[in-house]
Amino acid sequence: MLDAYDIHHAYGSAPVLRGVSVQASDGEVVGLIGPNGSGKTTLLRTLYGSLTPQRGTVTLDDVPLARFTRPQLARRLAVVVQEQAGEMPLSVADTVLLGRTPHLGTFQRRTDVDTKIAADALARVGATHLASRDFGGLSGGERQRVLIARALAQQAEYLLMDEPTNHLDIHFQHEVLHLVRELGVTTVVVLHDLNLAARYCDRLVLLHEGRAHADGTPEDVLLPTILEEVYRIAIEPVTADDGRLQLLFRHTEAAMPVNDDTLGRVGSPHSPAMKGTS
Ligand SMILES: Nc1ncnc2c1ncn2[C@@H]1O[C@H](COP(=O)(O)OP(=O)(O)OP(=O)(O)O)[C@@H](O)[C@H]1O
Repeated sequence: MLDAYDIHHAYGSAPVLRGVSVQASDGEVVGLIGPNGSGKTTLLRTLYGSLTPQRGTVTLDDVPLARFTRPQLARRLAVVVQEQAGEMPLSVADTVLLGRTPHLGTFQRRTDVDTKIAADALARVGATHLASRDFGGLSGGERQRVLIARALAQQAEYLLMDEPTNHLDIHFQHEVLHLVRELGVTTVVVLHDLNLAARYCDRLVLLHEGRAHADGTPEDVLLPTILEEVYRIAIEPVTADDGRLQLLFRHTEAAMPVNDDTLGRVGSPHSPAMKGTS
């Protein structure tokens, strides 16, 4: 279990997290949702140890993160985050093979098994055809799939992802999240698309004003009474043909002023009609 308890963090004097707790039980897919600037990335960074919170504890199977060395942590926990998408002077195949590094001893070389695991990971994100390309020359969506393949090659028990569907077309948005579910790995994923969150997450934690404003199943959290206050947009839940929860959005400028940033992420701000996002 990955357990963050009573996390507080501020950048300078601006508090971002004010006592947030989140748990991911074994095999669970937990979605972190919330408006722009609500602290999702900050919280995720505390979960994989890239940021030490000013107050609160994060434990992995009851052991504080600080007790793990970097390689130990990398064997347990794979991370897909936006800042990794920089230029790398490596082929795609070699980029994915980097996922095997935590499993190698100091002077140990990669084996055919590592190469096969990396090739399988690339195949699972539908990117085998990119293997010999330079990572730096890929499109945003291609890069994202390769970074996800690298995380899969890591074969970690925990997967932490910051907006993994960013840059992906609608097919791969579903493909990647479906794959995450199939893996059965304990996952915490930051998502902006509430319909993807509804479909693929077991549980959602909604961040707002530094706190976990709601925490529960998608049906418990994705309620108009909760979301309309947080996102300031009219929301209508409907039942899709397959029986799943789907949200429709309507922007009403006069009643619910929103800033441009938020609009771009939640729905279509300029359409008077209700619109689903996926
Ligand atoms: N390194 C930093 N230095 C100063 N302020 C920061 C830093 N990182 C984040 N912030 C601020 O902290 C707040 C929360 O940022 P964070 O990236 O965690 O939010 P988020 O919910 O992931 O946002 P988004 O949905 O826009 O990606 C924002 O106001 C942001 O400007």
